[in-house]
Amino acid sequence: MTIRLVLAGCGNMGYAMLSGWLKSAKLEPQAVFVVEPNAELRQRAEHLGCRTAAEASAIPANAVPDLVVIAVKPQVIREVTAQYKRFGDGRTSFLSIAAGTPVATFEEILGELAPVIRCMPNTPAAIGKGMMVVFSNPLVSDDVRRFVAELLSASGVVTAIDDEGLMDAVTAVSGSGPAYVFHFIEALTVAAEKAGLPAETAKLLALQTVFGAASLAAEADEEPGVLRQQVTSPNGTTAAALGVLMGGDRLTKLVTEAVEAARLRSIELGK
Ligand SMILES: NC(=O)C1=CN([C@@H]2O[C@H](COP(=O)(O)OP(=O)(O)OC[C@H]3O[C@@H](n4cnc5c(N)ncnc54)[C@H](OP(=O)(O)O)[C@@H]3O)[C@@H](O)[C@H]2O)C=CC1
Ligand SMILES: O=C(O)[C@@H]1CCC=N1
Repeated sequence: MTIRLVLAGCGNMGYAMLSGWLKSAKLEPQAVFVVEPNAELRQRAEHLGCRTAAEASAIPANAVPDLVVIAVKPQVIREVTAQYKRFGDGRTSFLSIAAGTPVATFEEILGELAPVIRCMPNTPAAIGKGMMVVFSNPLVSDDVRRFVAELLSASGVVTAIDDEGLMDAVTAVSGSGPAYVFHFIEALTVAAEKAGLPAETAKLLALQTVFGAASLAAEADEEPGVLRQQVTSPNGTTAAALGVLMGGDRLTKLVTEAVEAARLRSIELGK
């Protein structure tokens, strides 16, 4: 079968996206060629039905994929992208999910004909609940834009931006964001245990509370601030807790500081 998509790097994020695409049947597994040096990670892709290899040189010489997805660490992006230069004649489009790395880096390595899309996904993509933000260079055709949007929509919500400069902020908010939420679940679990709940109950309550609140915020017509007020009885228990979290804008300031640290790191990774 023709190779439609090459995935370079099948680690945490590459695998999360690949599994979403195959689950949604947007792609046939046999049409995907995965390049991944780690044998265990290669095996995961093989179990999904994909063809795999440890090196890009193993991709059949006559292959002209529609899309090469670059899903390796920003630190090796130049070296890895250079291995796909032979697909830079304009027939194949490139999709990078690397934090920080600008489209110009790919244009410089692949040449002036390469259509390049930069995408910032997040790990909930593995269960179709991801947030994917895309930016494309002018060489990406409408057909490829549609194909990529359709593919990515299998992983969750897709939105496009036309100012690449915002990608570092996007990375800091939705790319890294799941980790902030996972950490909040961890913190609420610790607090629940400190308050006397057994470990299993503490974990259940923390997880279901975050899940329920996020689902309600997504489905309700009210803004999150209104939903918060609906929980907060005058002089009640929630008001006591929010006094700690919101006093002096404590949590907002902390989260803003964290997002700024991630944004600055994204800029650094792109250099
Ligand atoms: N994790 C996340 O939540 C998100 C990650 N990203 C971006 O996704 C990219 C990948 O991140 P992540 O999945 O977390 O990283 P991982 O390290 O989990 O995955 C990258 C994989 O690429 C492999 N690799 C190294 N060299 C090559 C090569 N020459 N060809 C093919 N594969 C290679 C690595 O193998 P080995 O380890 O043996 O080197 C590794 O298995 C990064 O650029 C990151 O910025 C974007 C959004 C969210
Ligand atoms: O931590 C990182 O650098 C990557 C990018 C966004 C999420 N994970």
